[in-house]
Amino acid sequence: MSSTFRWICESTDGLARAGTLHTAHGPVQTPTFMPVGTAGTVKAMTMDAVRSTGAGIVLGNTYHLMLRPGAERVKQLGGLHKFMDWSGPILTDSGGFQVMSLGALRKLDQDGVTFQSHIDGSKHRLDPQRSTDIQHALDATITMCFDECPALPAAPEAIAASMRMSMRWAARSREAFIQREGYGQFGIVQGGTEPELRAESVKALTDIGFEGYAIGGLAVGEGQELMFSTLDVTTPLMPNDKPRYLMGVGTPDDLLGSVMRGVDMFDCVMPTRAGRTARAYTERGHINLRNARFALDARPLSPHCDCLACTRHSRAYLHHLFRADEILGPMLLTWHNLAYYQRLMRGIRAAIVDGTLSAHAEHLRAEWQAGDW
Ligand SMILES: Cc1cccc2c(=O)nc(N)[nH]c12
Ligand SMILES: [Zn+2]
Repeated sequence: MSSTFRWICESTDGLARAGTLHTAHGPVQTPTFMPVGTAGTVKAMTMDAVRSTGAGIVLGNTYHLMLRPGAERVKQLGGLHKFMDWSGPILTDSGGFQVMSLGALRKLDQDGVTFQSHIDGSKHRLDPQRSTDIQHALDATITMCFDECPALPAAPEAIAASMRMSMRWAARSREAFIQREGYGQFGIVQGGTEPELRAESVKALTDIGFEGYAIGGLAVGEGQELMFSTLDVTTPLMPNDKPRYLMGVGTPDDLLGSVMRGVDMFDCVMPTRAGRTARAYTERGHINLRNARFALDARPLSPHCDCLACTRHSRAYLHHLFRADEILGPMLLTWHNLAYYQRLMRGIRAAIVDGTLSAHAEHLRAEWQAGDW
């Protein structure tokens, strides 16, 4: 059986797609949510716990891993899969976004970015070649192009200049990419919320040719309405037979609306970050477990969940753990939130296969609106 990197579409419902992404590290059903494993760990989770949630693919970060422990060291230790005990596919982001978003002391030029580590102030350089080399050293299943994600709001000419620089960097990233059976590289569409710039960026990337295409430059404070309207003019221009990955998104409602606009892959720190800050996601929206109303609430977080927090513990116990600042609190709640996100994606996928996504979407939104049990 060929292990060529490819995405097979199995069902559609409107613009939504259900498919399977085949990679050197196994298949992943889409739509899929990728837990963020920034520095080689999905924070507060063992990889057995991540596997138990049904996650198929996880994310790593070039920026964090190049600074600590260092990409060459990870390579020497057998690559990121072995290092973090995850045999499934790993997608690594290319680092430029993290340099900007971490506000590291940096100097951007037309060829790349020079910055100081937020850890020890040491000087580093990232450009398309270096970023691609690092992702190769990490043995990433999916390598992301080195790009710039401009801060919004910004003048259209600034967005245009940034996008065109990212397209030049995409070409250099592709040249630096070492083709291997079952491995892929994704281009990243930029262009802010400007339809013409998004179209220009899609064309530039498809002219180069990638195994998949990401939509970057969103989830940077533009708001859901502008994000959705940008997707409306972007996904229809993207190749139908390649996976589409919306970077950094999002809430459960963002995921639903984006799948319905033709997106297949997602990553977001929301469920894991929320797990550390006592915010629990459930079928009825979200709740903050530090709230005193949970002190005597003996019910599980969600009656629909098979995670450890829901099958073995009560809301009152989780409330206690967060009030007592116990490490087990973030562990259990991260586990629950990731289990919820995976259950949400499985339910959406099943509805696409059944051709009932519109009704399922109405049901999900009504439940989120209904408020906690
Ligand atoms: C992680 C992430 C979120 C949001 C946007 C982006 C982006 O535009 N480019 C990259 N490389 N990563 C992003
Ligand atoms: Zn749970």
